[in-house]
Amino acid sequence: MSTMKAAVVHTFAAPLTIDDVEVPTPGPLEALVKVDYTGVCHTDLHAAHGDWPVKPSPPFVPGHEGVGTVVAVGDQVTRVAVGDKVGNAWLWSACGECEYCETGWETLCPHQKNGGYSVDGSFGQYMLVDSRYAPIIPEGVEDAAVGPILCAGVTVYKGLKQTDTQPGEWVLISGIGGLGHIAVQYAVAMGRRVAAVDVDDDKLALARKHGAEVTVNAATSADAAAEIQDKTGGGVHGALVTAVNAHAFPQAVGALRRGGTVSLVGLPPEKFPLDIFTTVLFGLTVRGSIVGTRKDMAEALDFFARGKITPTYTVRPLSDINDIFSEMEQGKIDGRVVMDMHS
Ligand SMILES: NC(=O)c1ccc[n+]([C@@H]2O[C@H](COP(=O)([O-])OP(=O)(O)OC[C@H]3O[C@@H](n4cnc5c(N)ncnc54)[C@H](O)[C@@H]3O)[C@@H](O)[C@H]2O)c1
Ligand SMILES: CCCCCCO
Ligand SMILES: [Zn+2]
Ligand SMILES: [Zn+2]
Repeated sequence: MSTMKAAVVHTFAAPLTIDDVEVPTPGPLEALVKVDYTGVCHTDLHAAHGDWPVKPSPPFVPGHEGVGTVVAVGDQVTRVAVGDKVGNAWLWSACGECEYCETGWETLCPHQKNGGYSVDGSFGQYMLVDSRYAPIIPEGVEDAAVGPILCAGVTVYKGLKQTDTQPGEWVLISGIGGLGHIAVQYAVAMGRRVAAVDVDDDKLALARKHGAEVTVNAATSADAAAEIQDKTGGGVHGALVTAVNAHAFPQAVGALRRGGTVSLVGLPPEKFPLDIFTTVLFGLTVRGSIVGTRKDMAEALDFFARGKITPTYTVRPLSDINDIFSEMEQGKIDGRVVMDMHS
């Protein structure tokens, strides 16, 4: 039996331990991947804390922004081969047969498996992927930089498409963290004008660096929604909320222009009030958006491979995971942390 190092959640909200665990064996349609790098998503922190109603089952290995090389495949695998560079993703697999899978909405499949949540993820030196769903990494890209595209990138790319906005229109990006700083770049690359809101001036500086024309600090503004309305000549046509605080959600709705759409992506485990009268009177749309399909992933990776998206990231060792989670919880991480799995 060969073993590998992995960061394992044994108990919710307790430190992860770096364990020696067995290298898994791929099933008929699976591939075994030697992991080089993995992004750390705030979802991994939610998972490790057991924040959401549907919880993972400890012990488990988080991580769904992993990138590595296929080292073994099951006997029915056709889509990937030994030596290929692939990733894992939140959408680890789906059934392929339900009404959602059959209509281009595999992200809504009730039978889906989720990387680093219902199946072990990329916080280990090896991981299994379903060969039919694993993102195929484009040739020639930086291995450490592409991980954040596998969740943050595809999620905000899809979330922006779900705002129903057009080139030249205003979109608000709420929360300029791992997802949000990449969302600013996709929005600019998609021809939108960007307003950004966060509670941290360093994050807002990052938004401006990546092309935001308007930035508002929700912690110091007297009324962030009104300020955004004023600075965008009547409100934003669309909003993408990636913030991890429930106060950001009604604030984004309040920043919308009449007829606007807010795409909800951030997942603080709370509820938020929705004003019925103004939602109806102004014809607003409030829409949830979850990661992206394999097609969305290919499109998001193409933007990255063509140099339109430059994640801001810091490379750190797997052994730093508990410090990384603590810093993430305090909002102290600029961009994305990517863990080097060779150490
Ligand atoms: N829907 C999906 O498919 C999907 C995919 C990936 C991540 N997520 C969720 O998105 C959220 C963000 O993930 P991340 O990795 O970018 O997290 P992150 O910790 O990197 O960034 C969160 C950002 O929110 C900001 N913030 C906190 N309070 C705020 C407020 N009141 N107003 C505006 N900004 C505020 C923080 O300053 C930080 O910049 C998490 O809840 C994660 O689970 C959802
Ligand atoms: C419901 C949880 C969605 C998490 C997406 C990957 O970060
Ligand atoms: Zn994620
Ligand atoms: Zn399905």
